[in-house]
Formats: sequence, C-alpha cells, structure tokens
Amino acid sequence: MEIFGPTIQGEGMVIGQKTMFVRTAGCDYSCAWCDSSFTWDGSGKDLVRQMDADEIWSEMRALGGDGFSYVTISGGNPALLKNLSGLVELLKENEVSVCLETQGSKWQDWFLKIDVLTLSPKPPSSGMKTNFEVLDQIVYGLKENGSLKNASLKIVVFDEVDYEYAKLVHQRYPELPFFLQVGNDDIETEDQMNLMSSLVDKYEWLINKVMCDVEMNNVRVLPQLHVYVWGNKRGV
Ligand SMILES: C[S@@+](CC[C@H](N)C(=O)[O-])C[C@H]1O[C@@H](n2cnc3c(N)ncnc32)[C@H](O)[C@@H]1O
Ligand SMILES: Nc1nc2[nH]cc(C(=O)O)c2c(=O)[nH]1
Ligand code: SF4
Ligand SMILES: [Mg+2]
Repeated sequence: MEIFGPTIQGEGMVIGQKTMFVRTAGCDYSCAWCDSSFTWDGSGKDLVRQMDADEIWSEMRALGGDGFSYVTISGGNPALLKNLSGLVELLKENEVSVCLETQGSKWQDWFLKIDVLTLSPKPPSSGMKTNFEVLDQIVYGLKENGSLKNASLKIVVFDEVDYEYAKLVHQRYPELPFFLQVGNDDIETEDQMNLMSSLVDKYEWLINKVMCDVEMNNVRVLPQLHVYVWGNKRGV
C-alpha cells in the first residue's frame, strides 16, 4: 500500500536507522488504536497495488537511489503474505538488510531470512487477545533455526493493565531483547506541539514505572521517534 523513504526507523531495536519502508495491505487484527488502520479498514483501498518483487525493488530504487541499505517491511500484517519470500530474497541478493514488523500471530518460513525481526504482541487496550501458543511456536521456530539473535519484542503500553501484560510477555520470553513503546492515543490530531508534549508526559510515566520495578531491569523504554519529528503524518 505504501513504499516510502529513505527515512529513519522510528521504533524498537534499530531506532534511528536509515531505511526504506514497504507497507503491505491487510491485517488479521483490528487494534483499537492502530495508527495504520487504513491498511485494513477499507479507507485506503485505492492505495492497494498488486506488485511483484521486481516492481517493488524498482520503485524503491527510483525513490531512494543508492541511498539506503535497510528496508523495513510493515503493514498491516506482512506475515499474512507467504509470497513476500521473493521480495526478501531479492533484497538479500542486493545486500540490503531486511527488517520486519509483525504482531506475532502468524509464522512464515521467510522469517528465518529477516535481519531485524520485531514481534509486537498486543496488550489488552488494543482489544486483541494474544494466542500464546502461536507466539511460543514462532519463538521456538526462530530459536531452533538460530534466528533468535535477530528478534526482539516490542510492547506498546497505554495504561497499567498493558504494563502488567508487558511484564508477563517479558517473563515468558526472557531470552529476547525487550522494548516498551509509548502508546499514541491521539492518532488523528494535526496539532503536533500538543501531541509531542502529551507523548513526552506519557514517556516519562512509562520510564518511571520501569525505574521502580526490579522485574524490569533489562528492558528499553522508547517513544515513536518519527512521531516526535513528523507527528501523525503518513509515509514518513
Ligand atoms: C502499524 S503496526 C504494523 C505491524 C504489525 N501489524 C504490528 O502491529 O506489529 C507497526 C507498529 O506500530 C505500533 N503501533 C500501532 N499503533 C500505535 C499507536 N497508536 N501507538 C504506538 N504504537 C503503535 C504497533 O504496535 C506495531 O509495533
Ligand atoms: N519512520 C517510521 N518508523 C516506523 N517504525 C515502524 C513503523 C510502522 O508503521 O511499522 C514506522 C513508520 O511508519 N515510520
Ligand atoms: S496488528 Fe498492527 S496493523 Fe494490525 S491492527 Fe494492530 S497495530 Fe494495526
Ligand atoms: Mg507506524
């Protein structure tokens, strides 16, 4: 649905990394606060294009020239697409590092070729329910194939209940690097200054939770950096 960049990866494990983005259509979830709901709620249906790997690659080269060495695949849930395997292979052939954003509700064999794999299971405020059997299998599948080193967990936190959920996930998968991300509860506003200041307050709240929690000593607390710079703007 979108190809954009180069920009910075605004979230998680490789925050700040210069990268191109590819955003796929469709999601098996419908999170209450999804900042990319146009990928699944019908409002962006005119943006959907059927593209093969070569076309996607040409468009990225046209946009970014030689000015990138990372591509981040997000969505929607890219893990719905078995055939993304071809794109991942083409990117690897061109010596591009590939990052993936997914909620961990579906496995694909091509996960094993991803360089930076972000699993982002959803807390209660999303209205979604995590299938921990599936998530266990994904983590096990990565581990069995020596790919756990490429993966991390990133949980968005809006409130106390989400924070408790995040702790459970961290305790269940202690071997995975663990990121807490501030939830943006005002995904429509164009008032960037107000948004910024409220997100900084939420960031401070989340930092304070972690600082006084002895069970959360080995976690990283991050904002969505791109929102600090560009607000709710799409395609950045
Ligand atoms: C739009 S999702 C697409 C990838 C995949 N469906 C997933 O959720 O991981 C990309 C990332 O944005 C996060 N996200 C979505 N809406 C958000 C919001 N309102 N505030 C903070 N993070 C949000 C998701 O949790 C996820 O980590
Ligand atoms: N700059 C930037 N960083 C991001 N990290 C994850 C994103 C996403 O929507 O998956 C995203 C995004 O949309 N833009
Ligand atoms: S899983 Fe990701 S894309 Fe799907 S609704 Fe939730 S945040 Fe949005
Ligand atoms: Mg986003």
